[in-house]
Amino acid sequence: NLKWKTNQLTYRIENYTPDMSVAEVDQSITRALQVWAKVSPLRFTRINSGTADIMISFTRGDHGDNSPFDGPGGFLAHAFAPGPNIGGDVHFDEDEDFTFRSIREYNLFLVAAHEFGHSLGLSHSNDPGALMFPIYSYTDPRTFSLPRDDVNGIQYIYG
Ligand SMILES: CC(C)C[C@H](C(=O)NO)C(=O)N[C@@H](CC(N)=O)C(=O)NCc1cccc(N)c1
Ligand SMILES: [Zn+2]
Repeated sequence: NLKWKTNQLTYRIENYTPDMSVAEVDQSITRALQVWAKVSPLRFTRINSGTADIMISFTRGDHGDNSPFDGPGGFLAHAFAPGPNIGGDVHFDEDEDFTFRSIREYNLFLVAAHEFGHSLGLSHSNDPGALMFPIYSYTDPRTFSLPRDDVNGIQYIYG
């Protein structure tokens, strides 16, 4: 189980999707990180230049990491387990439509929260109610609370 050796992590939003406003992307990302910070000793600080632990970008198709995206549908995003360089980074598939306050697919907050689970060292869960279940399912972000399976997962790694 790969984990971060420090609880103080930095993140950087490298570019933005045209699907939403800058403020909506910023808020979705910040809130998705808070989901995990709330139940762990992990703390996240945003930087706007240089290399962060968690580099966040929107890309499509082949984007140079041997895991090319696949156009609309299918893969929505992927993230790399804790570690140097690409470790922890999150890539969102720009060929998807990301949303903010809508039940339309795919809510960026939910996808980001799932991806950050991977960035922190979690793999997929077979609990269909878990955020780390492999398949996206919509829950209202305003009332979202991290399912028990995911809380157990992150606390198992970071105590
Ligand atoms: C093999 C992986 C690269 C698949 C990829 C994934 O799990 N990324 O973390 C992915 O995009 N899976 C889709 C599967 C799908 N198209 O339904 C997904 O929804 N993952 C993101 C997600 C978002 C929010 C909640 C959950 N449970 C899953
Ligand atoms: Zn996943």
